[in-house]
Amino acid sequence: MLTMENIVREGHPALREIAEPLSFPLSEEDLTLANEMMEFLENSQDPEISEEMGLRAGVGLAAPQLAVKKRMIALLIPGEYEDDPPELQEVMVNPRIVSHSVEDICLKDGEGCLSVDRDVPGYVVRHSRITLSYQDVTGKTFKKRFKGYPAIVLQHEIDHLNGVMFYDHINQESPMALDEDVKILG
Ligand SMILES: O=CN(O)CCNC(=O)c1cccc(Cl)c1Cl
Ligand code: NI
Repeated sequence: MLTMENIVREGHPALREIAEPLSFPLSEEDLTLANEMMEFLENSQDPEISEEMGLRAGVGLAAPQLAVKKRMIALLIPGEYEDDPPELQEVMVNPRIVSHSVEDICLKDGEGCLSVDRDVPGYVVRHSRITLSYQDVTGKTFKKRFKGYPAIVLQHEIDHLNGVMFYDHINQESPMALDEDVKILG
């Protein structure tokens, strides 16, 4: 079971390297990794378990955050209301953005990262819509379109596979500066 101790923090080389694609069939080790990453997200979003284990909540996780330089990400984006099913619950292998909107988007309150133990204020500008090609843990290939919050989270996770941190996208001179046609998601 993964805890915060398994998550490497900024300064660890794994966060600034390019992760390697996985080949199929996945090894037992890689299948276990996929399950543990999803379990961590579920635990991190459970009020009792997260309290007990001292977990910071996350809606996504990338293998390099566990010092595993493989192109695997897990997403657990809750539904709008408490009892709704998740908006997105998926482990994606070798995800690749095949196309994206011209339009950009950002979250009103910026982004956070389990590998960053500090608040870094500022707008993180991302594509508002993406078409993603990826494989599931069985190797089946999918091509799906995402927009809004799921698209933002997916780009945050795919950045981790390419050694990019969310604050790399923030305008250092003026973190709250924003081009007029960037959509702000509240
Ligand atoms: O890489 C994944 N993490 O670091 C998990 C913690 N961060 C979040 O859940 C988070 C919070 C706000 C905006 C975005 Cl886009 C994300 Cl991803
Ligand atoms: Ni992160």
